[in-house]
Amino acid sequence: MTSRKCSPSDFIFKEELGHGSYSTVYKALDRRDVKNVYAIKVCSKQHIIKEGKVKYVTIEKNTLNLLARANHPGIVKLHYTFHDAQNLYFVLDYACGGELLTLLHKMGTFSELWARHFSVQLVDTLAYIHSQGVIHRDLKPENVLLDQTGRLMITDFGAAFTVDRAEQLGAHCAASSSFVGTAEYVSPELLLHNQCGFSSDVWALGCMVFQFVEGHPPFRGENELRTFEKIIALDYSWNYELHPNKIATGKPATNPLIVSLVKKMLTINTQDRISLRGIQGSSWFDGVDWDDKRTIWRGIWQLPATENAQQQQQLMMGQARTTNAYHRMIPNRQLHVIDTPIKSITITKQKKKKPTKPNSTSSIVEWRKKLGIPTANATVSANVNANANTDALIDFSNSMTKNRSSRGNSLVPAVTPPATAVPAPIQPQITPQSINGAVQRTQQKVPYTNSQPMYAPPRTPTNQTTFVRAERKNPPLQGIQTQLPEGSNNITNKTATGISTKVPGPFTENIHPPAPKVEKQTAATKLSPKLTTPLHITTKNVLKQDYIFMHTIPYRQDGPGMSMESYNKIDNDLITSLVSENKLTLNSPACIPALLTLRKNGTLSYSTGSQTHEMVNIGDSELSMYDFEFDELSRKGFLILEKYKRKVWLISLPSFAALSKLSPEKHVPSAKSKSVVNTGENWVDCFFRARQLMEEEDNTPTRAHTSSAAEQEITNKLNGVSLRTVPQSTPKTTPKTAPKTAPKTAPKTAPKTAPKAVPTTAAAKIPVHASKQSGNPQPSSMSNNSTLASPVSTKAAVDRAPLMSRSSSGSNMTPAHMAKTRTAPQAQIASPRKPSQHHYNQLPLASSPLSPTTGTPVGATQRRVLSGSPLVSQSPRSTTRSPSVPSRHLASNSSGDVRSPPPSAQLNNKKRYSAPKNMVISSSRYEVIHSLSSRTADAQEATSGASAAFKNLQKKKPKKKQ
Ligand SMILES: Nc1ncnc2c1ncn2[C@@H]1O[C@H](COP(=O)(O)OP(=O)(O)OP(=O)(O)O)[C@@H](O)[C@H]1O
Repeated sequence: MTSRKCSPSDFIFKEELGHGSYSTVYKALDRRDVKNVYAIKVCSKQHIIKEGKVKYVTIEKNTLNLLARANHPGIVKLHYTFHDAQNLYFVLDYACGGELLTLLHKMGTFSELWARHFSVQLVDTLAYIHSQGVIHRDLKPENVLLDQTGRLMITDFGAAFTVDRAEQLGAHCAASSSFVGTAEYVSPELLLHNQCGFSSDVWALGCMVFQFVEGHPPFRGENELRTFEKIIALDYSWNYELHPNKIATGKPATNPLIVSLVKKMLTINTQDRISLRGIQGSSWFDGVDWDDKRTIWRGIWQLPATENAQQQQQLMMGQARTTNAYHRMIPNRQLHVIDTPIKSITITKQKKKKPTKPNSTSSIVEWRKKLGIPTANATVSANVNANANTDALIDFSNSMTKNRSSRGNSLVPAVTPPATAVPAPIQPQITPQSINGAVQRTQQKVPYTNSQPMYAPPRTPTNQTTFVRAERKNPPLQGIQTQLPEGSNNITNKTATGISTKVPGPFTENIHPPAPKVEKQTAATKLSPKLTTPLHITTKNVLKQDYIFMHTIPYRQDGPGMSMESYNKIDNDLITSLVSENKLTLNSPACIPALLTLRKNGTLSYSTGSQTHEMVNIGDSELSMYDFEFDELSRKGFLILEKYKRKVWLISLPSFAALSKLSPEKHVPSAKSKSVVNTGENWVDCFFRARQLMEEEDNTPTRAHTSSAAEQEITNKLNGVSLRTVPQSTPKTTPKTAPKTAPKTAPKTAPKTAPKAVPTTAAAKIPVHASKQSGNPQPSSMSNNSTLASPVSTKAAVDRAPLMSRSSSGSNMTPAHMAKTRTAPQAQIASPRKPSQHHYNQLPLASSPLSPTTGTPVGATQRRVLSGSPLVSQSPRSTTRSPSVPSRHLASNSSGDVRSPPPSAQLNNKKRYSAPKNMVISSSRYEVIHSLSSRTADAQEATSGASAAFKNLQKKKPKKKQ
């Protein structure tokens, strides 16, 4: 390893590849040799300190450094790290093939050949990672990237844990009290015993193998609690498992060898779970020479054509189906629950599947009791925080490290597949204008090349419907300032939060956002002159006002769409169905923008012409919000508001082109515009701010002082920032120091974006009573005869939707405090095979130099550069806490209805809107971790939300049944 000083000016930054919770990733070329293409992860120092991400950045850097040594092809390699005044930089292998999840969603399922090939690569990589004492802890298809040949690379080591040699013998480390990982892949030992070890990665691997074959992870509930429940109960099933009826339907059976292997991986008891070595020896991998790295590490696009033919056929079939079924293009995991009342979390007991399992129980109450989830004062394990000391900042001062080595001696020539081999992922832009276009994009041909057989014959093509997942949402980070170096013709992209993202001059040719396409026939062309701001809408006390498309779906008792029988809560399937069933209406050119207005007292209304429709009060206890790929920057997706069993509002955004026609300035309405108010802040933030304003009725000077003190603390930290190295494997770190950085710096009550300009007292005086202020005018509309009635659409096309399945959901709710740390049981040691560095060094370069002009390879994620837009999207990943109606008032009764809060609850605004302390809803594990770790020891127990509901249930439960 050599060292040299690097700086951002050594690279030509190209387009943005995406955002993480604390970083922005750019494609970049090495100035000295532009054939060397990298992905540079840029982390704003200010942001990572402020948001308490230091430990994750530290872990990631240390782990990547450790793992980079052997040049294992299955790991995204860290080439350099350096920093400047604003940012930390990780120079990584560029994975131009995008995320494995994207490819999987495009395919629907992988053929057995591909599933096996990817599994082999994963096992080989995991064996190496474990041999280095590293547990990944967040394995999932999103964290697996693909290079240009279709070879996988594991990334995202921010949650990794490094076990020192002594601990390796024990094979298990105790996890912290924080939730680590992603709900669907989290291991039962973490849920039950708050422990995770090498075998936890095996569990996640089992989930992934299942997902490769079935198209979805094995455990998925309507929310994360249900997911956990299923995990504990081992409640999963194969769609295509060998079954007489399945055969009768012509569906192919899943290879029993896969079923058997996955079963061994998905074993509750870690002692019984198969080890990596056991996996390598399993029958499914018969014929695999684990020492033949060259064969193992062929990319899928390098596999023989004869064997790829089946996958090709599957892909094409999937595309044909996709063309005919728009709803299949909607991803099955993108509904992000922003805020949902407890009533939406169905608490039901599940039938025990395998009651004999010692740790499994189908009762969520029972297992939550075992977990001791309401415990607020969970301690942080020293072990887990061994390399996660928040007090220790990363040493980037001497870290112009160069991990680069000669991975480029390719024995297998890298085959860059034709750029047209697989169409770029479709990005369903659920705006009326986009639907046709998105469908058209699926009609592309899929040529394959190559020869020679490999592995066992693939199974016959399935008839399984293919999902095509939209591009992963990569919203601009809220509060992040990744300001690349000055001195070059930086383009400043103003964001809504006032944050600017500066990119250096060389970006210029690429960084310009694509000019907003002017639709030939946009909704705006249908604008009526009445659509100028209605005069009766004054901007006084208006928190935000902007043009939107509004679609409403009233609830009807007699169905068939959102009927009593079919609908309990919004979930991904329901939304997907509603969108797909009503696509004609959503696509109707008759849709015209309405002006949505949010007042500081929380009332929400929209106006069309002179008509104003009162919707709901944002503090309404029966209001839930969902983010379905809603992105204000790219104008995609829906923000969904749901008044429980009353009405659903789907809010989408007119294109910039359409908006420009609305305002005389011919620009996107700005805050200065007379016609709209505060377009600079996104809707979700404003909703929370409105709620916050109501919450902070009794905001005292003491609290204000606390807040400013916290801000001062951040400033002080930044001023005196000291970057020093965290020893890689320091086994014992003072546990309690870890979470302290974040919580102290983040005022609990203040929303991130809450502008100081809004006096909290102004709105605080406004009483919030759901019954009085919700302004829900729809009881009558509930009996309307249409499933979808769009008040802003002249064409209320109504599709009588069949009842939707709600078997899966992408909702992301995480119960907070997991179990207290217990003694780690002995567990299986992952096969500590000595890494075969020789082999890996001989392998073709994973991210071998690419021509900057090379087209997007097969499977590459298509990303769009949208910087420069005057708006920034909300941060749907931002942690949101569950709302706040005391659960006792919202527990479902036996009929499934929700009782209204009693008057006392309605009057108690503070109690009602205070976020429960042990409930976090988030789509980002970092947010979850941060939120959990930021809780202070004196955090109160939840008085509302799901956690409190469970607690109540526990209390009520007779002892003998517990
Ligand atoms: N080496 C890489 N090559 C290509 N794209 C990358 C690379 N690393 C990250 N990306 C893309 O950039 C985006 C952000 O990645 P990053 O690792 O910062 O965050 P994340 O892991 O997705 O999110 P989080 O940090 O919140 O878990 C992702 O969509 C990822 O696909």
